[in-house]
Amino acid sequence: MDGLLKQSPSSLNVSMSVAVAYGALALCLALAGLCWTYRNRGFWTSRSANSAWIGGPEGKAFIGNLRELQTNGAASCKAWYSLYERYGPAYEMTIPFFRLHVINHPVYLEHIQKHNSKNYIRGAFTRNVFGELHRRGIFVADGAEWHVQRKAATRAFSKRNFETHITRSLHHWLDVLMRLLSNLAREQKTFDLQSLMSRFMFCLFLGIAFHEDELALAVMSADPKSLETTPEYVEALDRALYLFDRRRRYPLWRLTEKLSGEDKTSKRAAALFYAQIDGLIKKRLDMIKNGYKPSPDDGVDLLDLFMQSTDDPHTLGGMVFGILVAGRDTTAYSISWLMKEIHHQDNKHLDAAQKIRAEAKELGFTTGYLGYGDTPKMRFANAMWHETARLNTVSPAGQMEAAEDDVLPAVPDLNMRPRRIKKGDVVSYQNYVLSRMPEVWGEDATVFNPYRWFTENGESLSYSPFSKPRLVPQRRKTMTWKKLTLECPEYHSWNAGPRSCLGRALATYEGIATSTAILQRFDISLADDSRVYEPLAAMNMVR
Ligand code: HEM
Repeated sequence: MDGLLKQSPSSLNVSMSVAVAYGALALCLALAGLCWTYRNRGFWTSRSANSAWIGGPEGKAFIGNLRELQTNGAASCKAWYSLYERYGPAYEMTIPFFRLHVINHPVYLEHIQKHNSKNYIRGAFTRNVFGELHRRGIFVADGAEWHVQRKAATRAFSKRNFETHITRSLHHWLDVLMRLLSNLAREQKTFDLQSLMSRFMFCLFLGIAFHEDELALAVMSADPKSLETTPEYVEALDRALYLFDRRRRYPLWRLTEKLSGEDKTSKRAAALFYAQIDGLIKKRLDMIKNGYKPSPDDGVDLLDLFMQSTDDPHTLGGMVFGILVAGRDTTAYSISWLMKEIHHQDNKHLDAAQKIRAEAKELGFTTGYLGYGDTPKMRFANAMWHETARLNTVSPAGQMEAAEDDVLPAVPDLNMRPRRIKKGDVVSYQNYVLSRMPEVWGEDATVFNPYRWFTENGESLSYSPFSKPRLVPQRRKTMTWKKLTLECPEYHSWNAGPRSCLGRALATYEGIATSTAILQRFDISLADDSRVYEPLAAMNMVR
């Protein structure tokens, strides 16, 4: 018998309502699970593998410790320091999308920057935030891409290049700077040293990277009026640097920038700046087509050297940009900090200006400017420079992403067991905190003291960024291993390991030659020599 099985409409309704009820229940359970999972940590972050014993500020549901990390400017540095005071040098936090391991201790830094440095990379976070601005430049590159650029940039800072093109460019711009300062002095004008140094370093960059002096004269010339305007593309650079850097503190920046329209502002700013850089690169490529060859006598510039690795204009733009960003504000602000330390009333007892002048005179540098090989002979000036870089570090914090799971070594002095790091977690170190830690620099860590760069016998000291006992200064040689680990100074202002600062020698030369040239020719007085200056996070400024 054939038959048709039919479901009555009422039974269909019942089964649909049951399905809806189950669906709703499943949704509620999923939501409850989500709320439970992220009750005290940032959304989409890993569960702590060390929670049973490691400290850190209590996280809020879904946002974790975002509030602690959203402080801006000088407040950021102070917030990090106050977290260190509460939780010590090592703790954990989360913000949406990643877990942050704060690792302010030489033992940890040695591990991630020496013993297992291959595992700690810039990673997706840095590339997402900065990629549009840096293209594939050194600061966002990893692996082979990074290696090629590191090699190319290392060639640029060879001794030969220092002694020829770099020295010539520096001396040329020092000449312009000295004439400008004379004009300002004649008019008895107060000026913003930090912004002047930024202009000076930008001009110097154009010389070192492109042999480009014409364009630079619109940024700074001997005429004080040149300080009253800024080319649009340089303003665009500053705007872009600010907007892109701000993204680091806002995990939902893609959404918020889209809603506010700021994504277009940052794109426009980056495009405006790159139009200028790309133009200079195109000009060189055209010159090459017409037979141009770099000449060691005229000086091989950065672009010549980078072109040995690639002739792709987009890649070249990113490579050059990386060096500009690395070298302009860092050095400009360090020179400004140095001048502030020399002239501030807190440091009057050091009589630093007179000592640097006397040192230069004693070494016979009475006219002209210091050459590259002369800088190390200025021992007191070097001590002032290093102490400035230590305490007023222009890179107050850094971070790397773990490419694979890893275990950080135990630190018995801190009572820390081995710490597990999961793939994708971020390790963060804060130079601002490290340079103020009594465990690292002694009880007077926060005091500006250039004499910590000399032994008791007056020999110059250099500190290792890592905790190797053989690098511990003479005066600490009676300490036991345990104490050495704790008290070995950690000079981390230039980073360490494979990604340490490539421009350290250049910045030191520029800093000491420029400050000595100014001090030899002028008396500087601060507009307010008792004002307290605070370092800012991100690109660090004296304000
Ligand atoms: C006082 C001045 C300077 C200081 C304190 C400084 C400090 C640093 C620090 C801390 C880093 C590591 C950044 C990070 O990993 O997040 C770094 C990287 C770097 N610095 Fe400097 N820097 C200075 C000047 C310069 C100059 C003048 C140049 C070149 C013109 C330069 C070129 C670089 C480059 C290329 C890197 C990236 C290295 C890499 O990732 O392999 N720096 N610098």
